[in-house]
Amino acid sequence: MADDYVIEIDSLSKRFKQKVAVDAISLSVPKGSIFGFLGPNGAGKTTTIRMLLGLIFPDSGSARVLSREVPRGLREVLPKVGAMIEGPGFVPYLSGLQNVKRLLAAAHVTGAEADRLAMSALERVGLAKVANLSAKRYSLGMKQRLSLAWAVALPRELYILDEPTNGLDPAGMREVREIVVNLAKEGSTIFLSSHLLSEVDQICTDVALMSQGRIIKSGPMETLKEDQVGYLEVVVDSPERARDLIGAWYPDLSVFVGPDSSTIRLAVGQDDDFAGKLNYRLVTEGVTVSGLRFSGRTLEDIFVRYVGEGFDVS
Ligand SMILES: Nc1ncnc2c1ncn2[C@@H]1O[C@H](COP(=O)(O)OP(=O)(O)OP(=O)(O)O)[C@@H](O)[C@H]1O
Repeated sequence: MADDYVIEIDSLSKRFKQKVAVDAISLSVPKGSIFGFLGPNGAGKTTTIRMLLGLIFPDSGSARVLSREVPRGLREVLPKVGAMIEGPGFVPYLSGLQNVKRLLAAAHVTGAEADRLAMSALERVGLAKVANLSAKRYSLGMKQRLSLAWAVALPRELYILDEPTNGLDPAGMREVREIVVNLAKEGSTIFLSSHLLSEVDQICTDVALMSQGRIIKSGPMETLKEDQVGYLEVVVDSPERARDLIGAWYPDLSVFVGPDSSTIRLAVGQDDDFAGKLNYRLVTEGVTVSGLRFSGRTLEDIFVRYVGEGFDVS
């Protein structure tokens, strides 16, 4: 049903001269999800987001945001959407606090209420201590946080965040993840673009993987991961011998040495019982096992499976 989705994109395309940036993509973003819109730099994510927010017009196809056709219905849609997108247009000589209040004034929130909301947004993104410093003195990471404060200053049904972790250090990235999870807990939907798959792997409920203007795969994270064949990585002191032993014990199993010279990989899904038994058998044969872990079910693994290459610039 349409109301179950906050964004519905149908065959949306955009071309810049010879370059097809977005190539007839379709996707649906379920209400209440943390939706990861993922792909390497240049995949077409920002172009898609710009179309959703009415900043550029599609060449063909259609998009609905909060059940309204865009760009036609944007006037009703935009007040319900918190957006963070490149080039937010801060006034550099105003403080962080004044910048957020400026945005709130545009949404007709002024006075004490604006002070309260702006400070709470700055606190949320970790900028409370520099609230009165002019934005031109902010570092790249602080500017990124300020854009996020801007996006989350008012409670919204939907947040569209374009690469919110860009320019942040690992601690900053973790904080952004927490902010996103909390917004979702409060009942909003978050549509989040990123080229850092491992960064969002942990928090997204749904994903679309984009490459060279196309959606390669989309759906609930659980389904995508269930479809993915996993493997068991075993770190040993004598990989060649371990490989031969395992080959003799389990002739039907694919066994590889790698990715480094002391690791062997077995094409098996998560099976703790199997891992325990294998560990015991190897140790009994005098092979030292210093690590055992299941892998192959990360978003990067899924991307590589469908695109057949690493996660490089498109
Ligand atoms: N205004 C424009 N004029 C010409 N080409 C453009 C324009 N905007 C985007 N492109 C091109 O369209 C393609 C998709 O770009 P887009 O910015 O949407 O990718 P992205 O997935 O958001 O990547 P990034 O994370 O690097 O922003 C790229 O090849 C880009 O160079």
